[in-house]
Amino acid sequence: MGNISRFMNHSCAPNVFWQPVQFDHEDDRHPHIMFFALKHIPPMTELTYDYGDIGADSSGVHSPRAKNCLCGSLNCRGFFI
Ligand SMILES: C[S@@+](CC[C@H](N)C(=O)[O-])C[C@H]1O[C@@H](n2cnc3c(N)ncnc32)[C@H](O)[C@@H]1O
Repeated sequence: MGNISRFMNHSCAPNVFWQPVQFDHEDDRHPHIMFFALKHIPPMTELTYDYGDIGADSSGVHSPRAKNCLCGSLNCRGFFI
């Protein structure tokens, strides 16, 4: 089950981003999710994308769905959804 994105980890400094794209049919209710490079990606580099923000409420409490981020980037937010 799933598609190739199930193998892609989150990073707070990702090298790809996703975008809905209408492709090969006219039904805009069902776009394809396509991944695009944010920069040059050398061979054998892990592809990562930003899963989304931490989902904190106004008092800064994180969503119970938030997970600790281990991406290791300099600007790591510490959490992802
Ligand atoms: C879609 S899977 C990604 C592939 C998964 N790591 C694997 O080996 O199959 C998403 C899960 O990977 C883990 N994960 C992905 N990115 C992570 C990150 N930056 N820090 C910690 N765990 C991460 C989390 O457990 C998350 O729920």
